[in-house]
Amino acid sequence: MELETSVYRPNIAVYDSPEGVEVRGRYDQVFAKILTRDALGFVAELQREFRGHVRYAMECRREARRRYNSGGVPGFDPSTKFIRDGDWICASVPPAVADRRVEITGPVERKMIINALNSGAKVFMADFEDALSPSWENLMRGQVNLRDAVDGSITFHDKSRNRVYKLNDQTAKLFVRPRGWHLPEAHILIDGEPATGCLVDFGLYFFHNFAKFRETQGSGYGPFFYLPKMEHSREAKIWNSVFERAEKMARIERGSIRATVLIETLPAVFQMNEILYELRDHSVGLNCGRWDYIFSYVKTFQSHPDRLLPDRVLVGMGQHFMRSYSDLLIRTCHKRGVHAMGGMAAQIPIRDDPKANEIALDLVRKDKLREVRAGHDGTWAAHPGLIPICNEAFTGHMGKAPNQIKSMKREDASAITEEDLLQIPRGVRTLEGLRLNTRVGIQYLAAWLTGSGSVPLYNLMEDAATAEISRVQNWQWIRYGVELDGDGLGVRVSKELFGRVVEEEMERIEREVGKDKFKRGMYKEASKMFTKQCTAAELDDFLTLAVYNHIVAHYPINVSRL
Ligand SMILES: CC(=O)SCCNC(=O)CCNC(=O)[C@H](O)C(C)(C)COP(=O)(O)OP(=O)(O)OC[C@H]1O[C@@H](n2cnc3c(N)ncnc32)[C@H](O)[C@@H]1OP(=O)(O)O
Ligand SMILES: O=CC(=O)O
Ligand SMILES: [Mg+2]
Repeated sequence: MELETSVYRPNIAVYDSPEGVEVRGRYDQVFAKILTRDALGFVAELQREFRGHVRYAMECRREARRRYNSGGVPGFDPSTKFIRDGDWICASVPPAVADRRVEITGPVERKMIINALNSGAKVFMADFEDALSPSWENLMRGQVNLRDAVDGSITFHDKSRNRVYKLNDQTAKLFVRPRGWHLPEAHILIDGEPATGCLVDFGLYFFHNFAKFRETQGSGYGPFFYLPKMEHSREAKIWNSVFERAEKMARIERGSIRATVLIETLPAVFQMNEILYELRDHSVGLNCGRWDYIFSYVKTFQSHPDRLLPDRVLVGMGQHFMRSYSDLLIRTCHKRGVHAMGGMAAQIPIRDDPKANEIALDLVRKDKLREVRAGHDGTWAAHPGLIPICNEAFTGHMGKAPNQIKSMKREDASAITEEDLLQIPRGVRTLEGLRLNTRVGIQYLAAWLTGSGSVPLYNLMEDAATAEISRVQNWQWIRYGVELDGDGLGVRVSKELFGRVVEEEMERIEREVGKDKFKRGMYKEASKMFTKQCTAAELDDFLTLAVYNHIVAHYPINVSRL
């Protein structure tokens, strides 16, 4: 089935919403098949049951931040030692997803979904999060696309190339990543307040797809999810309760829904056992969300000038704190009987430069070999062109075994300490580092404001997580007047220096993208927003939350600013 959305005509129709639910997003008869009265009713039930818990969890995050900003550091919680020391294991891995050696990720865009499902990867993680700009159009089309993907009818006609896309007989298993707990959905009001974004993503997807998914993809299990950006096991506990509520509504067995949690915040690395414990009936492992993890390191230590990061390009998995995190994650998952998934190498294929392409692919190969040798059960690929390399590394090492859960216990990693996990990364800071952060941050934001949540920039994949690193690192360097010690000139970062860098990088961006695209795009707006965030007195928690109001479009009242 081709996706057709109708042209907007104000006041012709409204969504059939239950009591207390108001849909402010554009009406579309295709979207209306997703936003049915019953589906909205389910989302409203979730919102009403869990909003208090979510509010409390977000307040706890703020409280923790106040602690870190007053000199505290995250660590293992003595009150949950019994969980870390206990002998429990998670429910067994569903056979349908025992082998996850290569997982491709991408936004919930129609052609990408078909390409990803056909890519030869074992799993496709369809992303409402880092890789998606959460405009109403993107979110609702994403829901329509996923419904068509699950029922097998999805097609796409690329008219410019006269190419029709449809699903192969064999496809990857689908995991869906809803947004993080912190993001609202301003187009759906429940009892007068914006809904919680992830409950909308989860609720609508689950409501429309659970039955078909279990029949065709999950062999009786599912649907499957990835859960992002959690900071504490109390947030995992909410997800567990949401899953139980959904299973009850669907009248399916408890433990049917399965999720992999991304460990991508610094506080969460000290909570890995606790997170698995809360989700033990619904878990299929943890994943190293390395980009958000780096972002979180800077954010957590925003008021610790003794813990500054070097240039972004120097913060790789070879740094002691990153390696310790990956090793402890493998140890924790395998002790509890679930997958320890690796992360994303940022390199993507470079079509017009074979030599540069070979270097990029070699970096990916090394990263994947490191992961499989360490004991990871699978990894992420950002692009179909990387799947053969990921496969080669994992199959070369694991052979036919579906995973390494039993064979790579990594008991040695039990010795990893708080100091290992917090060790300050080594490396220098340079003006080029500041420039690159600025150039990438502005271009990413310009793309996000115009609807693209993941983009290729300078031959790397950039998404919300990588852009966050650029933003918070600039903020911290400006805030502490950091010396750019890699340049040998003794230059210190200041607002004035940053202002000049922004001007020069904007000129460079204009040269690179061309005058026309520069004029049509939102580069100037993005530059203003990025500059404001990098120079703010207080660090905003999330880039995408701070600028969210710019992509909110309320109908029929036109474009709204929250
Ligand atoms: C930190 C994290 O959270 S990582 C997870 C979130 N991030 C992501 O998921 C990023 C996913 N990757 C992407 O979005 C893309 O690969 C980008 C934006 C980086 C590059 O995209 P493009 O510039 O379109 O790549 P390119 O032109 O080389 O694409 C070639 C083909 O591969 C397809 N393709 C590229 N990436 C993907 C993908 N991730 N999934 C499916 N298909 C893909 C394109 O659709 C295109 O298909 P076509 O030949 O049928 O037209
Ligand atoms: O979501 C993944 C990450 O690296 O961030
Ligand atoms: Mg992430």
